[in-house]
Amino acid sequence: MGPDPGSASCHVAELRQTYLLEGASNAASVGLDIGGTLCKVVFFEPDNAVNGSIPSAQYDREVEVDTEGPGVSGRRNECQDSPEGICGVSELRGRVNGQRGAALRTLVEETNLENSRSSSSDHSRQLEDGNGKPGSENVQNGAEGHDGVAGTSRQETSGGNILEESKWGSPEGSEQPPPRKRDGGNGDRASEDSSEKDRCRDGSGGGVDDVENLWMSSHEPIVLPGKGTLHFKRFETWRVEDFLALTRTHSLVSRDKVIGATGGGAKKFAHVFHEQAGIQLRKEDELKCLLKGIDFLVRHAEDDSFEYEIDAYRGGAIQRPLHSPEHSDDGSGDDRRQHKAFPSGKGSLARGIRSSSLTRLGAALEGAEESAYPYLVVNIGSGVSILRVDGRHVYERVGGTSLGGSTFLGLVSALTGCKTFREAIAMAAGGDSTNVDMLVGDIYGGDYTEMGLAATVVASSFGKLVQPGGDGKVAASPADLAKACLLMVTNNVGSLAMLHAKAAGVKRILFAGSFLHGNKVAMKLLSVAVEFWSKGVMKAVFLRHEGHAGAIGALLSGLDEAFFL
Ligand SMILES: Nc1ncnc2c1ncn2[C@@H]1O[C@H](COP(=O)(O)OP(=O)(O)OP(=O)(O)O)[C@@H](O)[C@H]1O
Ligand SMILES: CC(C)(CO)[C@@H](O)C(=O)NCCC(=O)O
Repeated sequence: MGPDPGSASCHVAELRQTYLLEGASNAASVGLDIGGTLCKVVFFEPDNAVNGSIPSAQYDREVEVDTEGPGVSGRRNECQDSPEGICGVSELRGRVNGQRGAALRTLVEETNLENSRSSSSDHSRQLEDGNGKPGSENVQNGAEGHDGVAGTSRQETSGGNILEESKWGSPEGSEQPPPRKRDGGNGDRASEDSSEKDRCRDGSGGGVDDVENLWMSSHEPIVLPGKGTLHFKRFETWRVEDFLALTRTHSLVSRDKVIGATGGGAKKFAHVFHEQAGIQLRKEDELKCLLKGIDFLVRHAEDDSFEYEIDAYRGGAIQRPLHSPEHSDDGSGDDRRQHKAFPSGKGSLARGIRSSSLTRLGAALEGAEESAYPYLVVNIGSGVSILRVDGRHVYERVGGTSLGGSTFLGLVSALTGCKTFREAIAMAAGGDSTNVDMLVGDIYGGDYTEMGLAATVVASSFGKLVQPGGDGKVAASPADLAKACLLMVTNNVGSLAMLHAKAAGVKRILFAGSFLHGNKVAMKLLSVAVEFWSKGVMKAVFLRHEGHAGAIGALLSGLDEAFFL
């Protein structure tokens, strides 16, 4: 039974139900990215004017549901679904010019805001109860607008293994993502996380009770003017049958519908979708979809990609590598000059974060000398895939590592007993990894000057847990352990990213994947590491919809791309 009509609780329940089904009940198209840990869902809700008239991609009508995606490792993929073949820069410019007129804007719908406001405070309480960590709220509210390490101004290091960012320079709460067209960017992040706590019940009985806790997040919708809205959801992959129950209960997907799906789960669960919900999955390769989604976000959602303005935070704490000039002059002078345009020192992150150079290059492709390509994509999901991207449809998986997001979450869970990713991130933000990690200073008693390794460089992750000759007692709290896990995984990814970036000769590294969700510590570490090791030549770029690019790509794969131009 639902709440009494007219009561305040009824109003809230209606809002929550709207939120639960937001974008789904009117969805004309669905894209799924069924990963090892999380299933990302994108619903496309067309505007009334175009409802029912979304053109499908040709192969959507000739779907082969058992089509294998192209292999990933070590293969070069050249415009497999592109009539143009390998995309030259001039071809790219022509297409981009045509697309810029359809620049998208984003907004937060009232229901999202409503839920985020009420539920984020719920979760704040939960975290405080659970951890007693002041500052948890800062972190759990996500990457945008909250540091989570405010007040801890430990040193950065000169090595690739950044110990901790220091003096990011902004007053608490002043850090903001790139300028947004509408208020509510932070509400979006809050709502993502808050929905883990703020579960939705519709009280109408049936299958919804089984799936009331399904959605974990709702990223900010992306509005395509005159076309419709993309809505974003996530759930844990192990709950795929609950998702199917939801689709059945609310007829979200008609039984004969074929929907675009990617990620390993598109293969693994294909029969489950078919048997339990009559849904056929049109399987698409996960890396192809990832790049398709990134390409879409970078080109169309102007403020979805962003980078940190490192100069604003350097504060002299980072030591340059040996023999490196203070400012490199290798032809990347433009980037450096742009840095100078930003305030240094204690500037707010509103000024410290800016829209990404990829987006700016996309916007400036007409007549621009410089192409956005090549760039590197480092997708930090359960594991990590690293791709060199040379064009819209030209890419190669150049590497990867099994030390990824699930390594972090698994280790922190095992070491501290924490239950959720958000809790793990919040713990880590409040920890002191120097109680766990062995530093160069622990070994040398100071800097290893000859090799340019500062005393604060992590010499050995978790190295202090072994203290030969000691009493075996290590003064490491759960938060310290969580922080050491976060640094270990992030620094390792950063180190690999830099090696591949140098080998590939790229200037930009785009980091994606849900590991970065609300994970400001990791994003800052990666930004500093990229800046430091490249002597300022390379930039780390991030996405607001950090984990949803693959699902966007899966959705777009079933539609005529011209519809979105
Ligand atoms: N609410 C959450 N629950 C669990 N993990 C989360 C959550 N939010 C962020 N994460 C992080 O995101 C990671 C999963 O990222 P992502 O969804 O991009 O990968 P995936 O698609 O599941 O994995 P893969 O691509 O390797 O198959 C987790 O390992 C964890 O570190
Ligand atoms: C297996 C995938 C591609 C699944 O998304 C991903 O988890 C990954 O890239 N893992 C790392 C595998 C490696 O060691 O290269």
